[in-house]
Amino acid sequence: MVKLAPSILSANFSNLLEDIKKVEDAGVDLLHIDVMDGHFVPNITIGPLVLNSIKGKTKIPFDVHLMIENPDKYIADFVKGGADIITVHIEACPHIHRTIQNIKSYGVKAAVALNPATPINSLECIFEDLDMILLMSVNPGFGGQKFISFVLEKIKQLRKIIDEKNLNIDIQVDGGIKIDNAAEVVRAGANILVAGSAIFNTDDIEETIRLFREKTSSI
Ligand SMILES: O=C(CO)[C@@H](O)[C@H](O)COP(=O)(O)O
Repeated sequence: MVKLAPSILSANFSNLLEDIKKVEDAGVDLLHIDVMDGHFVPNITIGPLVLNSIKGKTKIPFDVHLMIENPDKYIADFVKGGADIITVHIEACPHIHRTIQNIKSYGVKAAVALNPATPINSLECIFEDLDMILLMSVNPGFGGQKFISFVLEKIKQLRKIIDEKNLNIDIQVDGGIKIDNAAEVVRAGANILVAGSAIFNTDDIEETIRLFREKTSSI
């Protein structure tokens, strides 16, 4: 079963809980929370304060994507804010093995994200430690960008490795995912789709989520 993770980056921040309620009522699996620091990526977005303000007000698990430098410094704060999954970028972590162990020490799921141009083999030594791998299909920093098509090959490559090694690792894909390309991304091997603008910038969020399910359920 493919999981859907709406990215609140494209939600209405003047009424965030209302948008969260809409995706919760539509039955999504994860709430994708994009944390950006203005250093690792050019944009500045959400911090632990925002997580604290929505914690306990939704039952959707928090999938926290840290696009920040020095993530180790803030992991405890995001755990306190209710994170269920914490993803760090391999490009931002000189000691990625230590960072993963740090995340796991709090009893939350650990994931690593790769930018589009970062090869899969950079994960070779840490596969066994991961609950999820996030393949970025845009260069991180902003919602509403176009899907980078060469990432499809990376998804296939990663799916093959995971299946051959018989590992229990989710493949999440994030950036430019729309109703029209969702099936192709799932066929390539992804089992968690992140979508921001495709979900929140529509008039009927429930119908959009139903269409995502329809396109991906029979694959
Ligand atoms: O992490 C990011 C961007 O850096 C994503 O989560 C975007 O927020 C996805 O937005 P869309 O491409 O779906 O609009």
